[in-house]
Amino acid sequence: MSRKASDNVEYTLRSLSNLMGEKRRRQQAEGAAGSAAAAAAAAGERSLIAAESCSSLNSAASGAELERAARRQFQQDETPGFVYVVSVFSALGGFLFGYDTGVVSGALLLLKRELNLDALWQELLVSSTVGAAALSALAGGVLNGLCGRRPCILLASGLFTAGAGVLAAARDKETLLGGRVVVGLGIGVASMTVPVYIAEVAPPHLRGRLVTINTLFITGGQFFASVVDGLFSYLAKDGWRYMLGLSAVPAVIQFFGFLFLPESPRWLIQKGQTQRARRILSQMRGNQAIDEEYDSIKNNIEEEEKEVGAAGPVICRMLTYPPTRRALIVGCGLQMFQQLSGINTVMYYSATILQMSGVQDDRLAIWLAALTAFINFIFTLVGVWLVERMGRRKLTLGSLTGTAVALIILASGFLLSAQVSPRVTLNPPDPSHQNSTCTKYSYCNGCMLDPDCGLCYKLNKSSVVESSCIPVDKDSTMKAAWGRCSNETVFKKEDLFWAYNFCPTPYSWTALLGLILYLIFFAPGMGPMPWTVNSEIYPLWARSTGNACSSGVNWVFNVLVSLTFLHTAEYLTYYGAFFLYAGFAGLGLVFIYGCLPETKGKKLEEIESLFENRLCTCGMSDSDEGRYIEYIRVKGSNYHLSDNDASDVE
Ligand SMILES: O[C@H]1[C@H](O)[C@@H](O)[C@H](O)[C@@H](O)[C@H]1O
Repeated sequence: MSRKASDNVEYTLRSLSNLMGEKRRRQQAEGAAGSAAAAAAAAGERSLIAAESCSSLNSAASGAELERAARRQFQQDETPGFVYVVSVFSALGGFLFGYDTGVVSGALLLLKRELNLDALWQELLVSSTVGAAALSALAGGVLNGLCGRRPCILLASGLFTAGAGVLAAARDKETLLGGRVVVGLGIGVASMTVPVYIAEVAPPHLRGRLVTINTLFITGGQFFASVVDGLFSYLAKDGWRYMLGLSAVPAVIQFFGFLFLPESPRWLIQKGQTQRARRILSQMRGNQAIDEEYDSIKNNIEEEEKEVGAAGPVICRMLTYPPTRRALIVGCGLQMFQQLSGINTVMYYSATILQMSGVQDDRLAIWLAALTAFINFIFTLVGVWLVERMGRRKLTLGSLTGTAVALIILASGFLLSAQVSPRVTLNPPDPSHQNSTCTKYSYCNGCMLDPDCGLCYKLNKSSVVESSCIPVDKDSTMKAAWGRCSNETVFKKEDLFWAYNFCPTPYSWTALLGLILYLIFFAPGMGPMPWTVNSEIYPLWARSTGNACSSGVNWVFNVLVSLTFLHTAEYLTYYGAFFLYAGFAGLGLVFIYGCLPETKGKKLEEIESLFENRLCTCGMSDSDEGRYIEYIRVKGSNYHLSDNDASDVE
């Protein structure tokens, strides 16, 4: 069992005096019942505490007001701009994670023509990055523990810069593959280090918000990538070099910025570099006294070492010590359910979903995909705003519920469009005599599910006429390989339409509605919370390893879901695949409801105690939500403001 948090969190708060001052003013103004307490308050610090203990005699409303006032004062005092600067520089790692995973789809459109890439190579260029990220996230745990957070962030920005250089200068597909692997290695290290670093330097009341900014930067990077893709798609020759090379700019900025930024004070204390740690901590806390926080971290490390020991690999110690084992299950579970809810498939297929709803122009589809990324970004900002208001638990539960409903609507859109799938009425002979499978489908639904075919049709008012199932062009899914729909400019003039991956039906808007709702619900909660929660639920000795494992799980499920989507859609159809994701989201809800405790406002050193109960009851841990707790040192012992018993105060 770990020590009760109150034993080591000792705060002599200046804001306490402010709180008492405000209380006194109130009491004078009211000139009423609290006069005994007011007199005591005038008598010095000891009586201040006694007066505070009387606060429970006053109305709950006035108590809450006082707490809020003290909290405001405390927070103003506590947050110097330096913490924001450090967080933003670290979050550039998130930006690069988003940019490099997002930009590749646009780059591939140009690359496959210029370098003649077949489907396997395209697949390799996408998955090699994600696969490398999974491996380096796991390795990043060891590096973080041994070398510290700062060298890992420097390493990640170095890898991002090198990868961008290699990609921009590549002459063949093998070099491109090498560059994508290097970038992936950077993404993995950054994805596990940055949230940990921010959580360790942030003050408790801002931790959730600052770590969530990292995910805001991820989605910002994805949005920026989609705009860059849109802009450079007009540059048929070498446009991809700019797309892939541009990420060097934020990477270099981060690298040089971090040469001047400090190591995490918590890591330094753990390594015994206490003088440096104190200096950095006071830099981070501005005009606040840091003694209590410093002592608290140090005591906690010593205590943990006594309890868990320091021998053997960290992962074994984590698995054999129940609180960290539970935290690990919760952290990995959150990351797994984030990916199983299908975010990356939904984003990737957003262009198709938009085309389903009637967007025929391919350039417009690219820009509308940028709009999708923008919605994801803006609603992550909502998450930054909500995380310290609602708390992590409520935000995640609300977000996942909405995500599940949106997935059901999205799936129903595909289901309806499959059920009223138009008939194939024309079967023109194949001029290339290649005997394609496309001729065997008599309904659009079968044709749509075959990745090699698409539907070429005309519209008579709103009904589909003269429809044929034709092989898709190997270079562009926007046109057919031959026949009426093979030349985009011509077929658009003739009022012909080409549907790849979808069937034109009057219900297509349902899928669009599902897509928008999905992003609105997913982005503020399920997008950022798995990263935020993981950065805070492990004790210091287990933090790098815990984050390495959970980030690894995120990347492994990212690859699994993306790689299996097309096969899942082939076996279960599109609506089946989205219903499946809705099912996973439902399971995720049960898991999170039972297991995820509230960590809002707690000091990192207190959070371990939330995992002391059985796993499925951790979600019900006493979260002290809505209560403001501070500890003050009174003649060497601790005093809890919310306790009414003042008898141990001398
Ligand atoms: O939290 C992020 C974010 O939601 C991104 O949009 C998504 O692409 C990532 O996979 C996820 O980890």
